[in-house]
Amino acid sequence: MAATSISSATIKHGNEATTIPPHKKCSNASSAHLSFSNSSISLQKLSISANLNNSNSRSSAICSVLKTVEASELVSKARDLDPVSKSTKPTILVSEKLGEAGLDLLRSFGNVECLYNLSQEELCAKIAECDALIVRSGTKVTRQVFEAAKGRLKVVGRAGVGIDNVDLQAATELGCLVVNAPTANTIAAAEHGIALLAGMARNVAQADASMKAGKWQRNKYVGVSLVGKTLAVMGFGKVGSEVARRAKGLGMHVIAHDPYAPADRARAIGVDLVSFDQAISTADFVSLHMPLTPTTNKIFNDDNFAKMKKGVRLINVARGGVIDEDALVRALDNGTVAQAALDVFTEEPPSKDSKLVQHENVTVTPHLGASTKEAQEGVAVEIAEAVVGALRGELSATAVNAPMVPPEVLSELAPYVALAEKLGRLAVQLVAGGSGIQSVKVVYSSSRDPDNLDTRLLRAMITKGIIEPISDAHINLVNADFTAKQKGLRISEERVMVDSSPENPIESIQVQISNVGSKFASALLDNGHISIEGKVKYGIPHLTRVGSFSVDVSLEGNLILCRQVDQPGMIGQVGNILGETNVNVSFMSVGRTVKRTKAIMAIGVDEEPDKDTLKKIGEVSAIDEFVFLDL
Ligand SMILES: NC(=O)C1=CN([C@@H]2O[C@H](COP(=O)(O)OP(=O)(O)OC[C@H]3O[C@@H](n4cnc5c(N)ncnc54)[C@H](O)[C@@H]3O)[C@@H](O)[C@H]2O)C=CC1
Ligand SMILES: O=C(O)C(=O)COP(=O)(O)O
Repeated sequence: MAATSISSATIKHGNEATTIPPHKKCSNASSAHLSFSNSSISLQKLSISANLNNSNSRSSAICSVLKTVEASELVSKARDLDPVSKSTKPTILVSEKLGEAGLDLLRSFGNVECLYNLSQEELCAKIAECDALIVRSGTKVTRQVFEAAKGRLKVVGRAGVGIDNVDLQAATELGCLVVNAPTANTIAAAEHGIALLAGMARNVAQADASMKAGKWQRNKYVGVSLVGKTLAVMGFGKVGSEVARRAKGLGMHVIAHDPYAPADRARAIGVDLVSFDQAISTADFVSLHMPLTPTTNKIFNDDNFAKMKKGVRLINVARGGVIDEDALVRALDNGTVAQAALDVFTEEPPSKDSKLVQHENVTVTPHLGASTKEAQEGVAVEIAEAVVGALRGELSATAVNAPMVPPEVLSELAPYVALAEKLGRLAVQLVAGGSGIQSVKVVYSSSRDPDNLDTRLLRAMITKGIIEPISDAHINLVNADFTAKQKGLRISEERVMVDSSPENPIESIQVQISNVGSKFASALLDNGHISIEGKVKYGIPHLTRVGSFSVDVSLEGNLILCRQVDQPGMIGQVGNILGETNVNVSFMSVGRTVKRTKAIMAIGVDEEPDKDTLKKIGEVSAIDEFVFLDL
């Protein structure tokens, strides 16, 4: 039999726990049982958690608390982004020009390959060798690209704001994080908008071209003034509000339309928020700053041009797709729109014979909004930091398709993330074969106000724990909800207020699987649901309840659950069987409902027992049922 020793044991009376000092060590599992059953405290009144074979369990537990609160470790677990180990550098493909400062940062972390102007086929061929891809607006990251990555691509970084060139749905489904750099080019885009506004009003581009053609046409290029004119800013976000601020400085009257913008932000700049129709029908100048979405696609169309003031002037530094370009040509031809200044186009670059680009009342620039030296350096650093963070397993503050969890919440939830995943894994293994899981209920007991408890991370980890053992899906924080939905799994959450230390965000987590059979009938509650519950103790996840039986076992290694007659000698018998094949017992806990009736024994084992060993456990006459669980 393998020699095992108890280094510490926790004896629980109700809610109180006493640690047995090391001098009460036992030499093996059976003597562990004897030493407890012979002690003055009756074993039958106790739930025992004995940490076998670990001489420093308490201090290692505390170290582990400190270790687990490191946010990066948490998130790499939570998102399972497989952070690349220090010895293997990740490959980062940069498919469009990026500022040097960002490239330097990327090079200090991974192997950076700059390959520009790749065709879709070339990108698809290359992507399976890459851990990260960094793009600007010129690379279409389609579903085909995500599929071609074959699971290796962990993050797509968009060095800029607009992510309409990235198939977010495909990224989410395939568990690839998308991050952007939302702030560094705001001023550049706003300044370009103002440049186009002023340049268009005074025909700067046309006059320049005419002079270069040897002409001197002072009468032809008489412009219009800006002061006192009404500017409608369509999309009052970062760029829109900076444009508004600048236009106010030019003496313009500024109104804005944005269904989601807070009125107080507009008021603070002296801008009135108005309806779409009011904005376009009263403005002399209309400047577009909304994202391209299914709602905004071609929103400036024949109908809406018809509502505009005759002779309106249009500026677009947002996205070409928000304008129906054929309709704009018609509006320019019939004089509804006097002039347009466009930085962005539905197709980039537009065809050489584009009627819009060639129109004499249109001023164009080749998507230069973000192209200042300052913005490009800023964007490059912003995206490099986000991508490196993601590859390290950290959650990005600029994640586009995953919940953004603030760092302080991350570090607080760190120990509960591992608990959540293990409870999910454990619960699903208790389901009888052939039972389809449809409904899972998670109950968080906490003293916190529900609004003060962000459980998205935990829900994702429970989902991961439930789905991964029974499918080939690879779940992370990005795709957890999507995959659950796709598999018809409904996960509901409930909060129960308890009186506990407000320092602990969560007292316990209970996972219930409804309407399924169980391989281990004792895990079923009276209502027929499989139910297990866990807590974090000393930073380590513990299983504390199976069905209606209390247990107390650390969720490390593997677990054997047995239901047996509540009588002396059971721990020793099972311990001996395991010891015969050198299976090391790490923890044991016995729990029961009524004295001398039935009890549950939870045994943590470092190794997986072979079939014969499991069979022998099953043959112990006092054992009614047992199950081996892989954690
Ligand atoms: N030309 C260029 O080089 C650049 C273009 N952009 C584009 O400018 C646009 C704005 O960028 P940011 O201000 O940084 O983004 P943002 O997200 O800060 O602002 C966008 C605003 O549009 C609003 N919006 C959404 N749907 C709307 C609708 N149907 N009608 C009116 N408003 C709506 C949102 O509520 C938000 O306030 C984006 O399309 C971005 O891609 C940004 C930077 C450079
Ligand atoms: O940030 C944006 O949305 C932009 O449109 C800038 O595009 P770019 O990075 O210059 O291709």
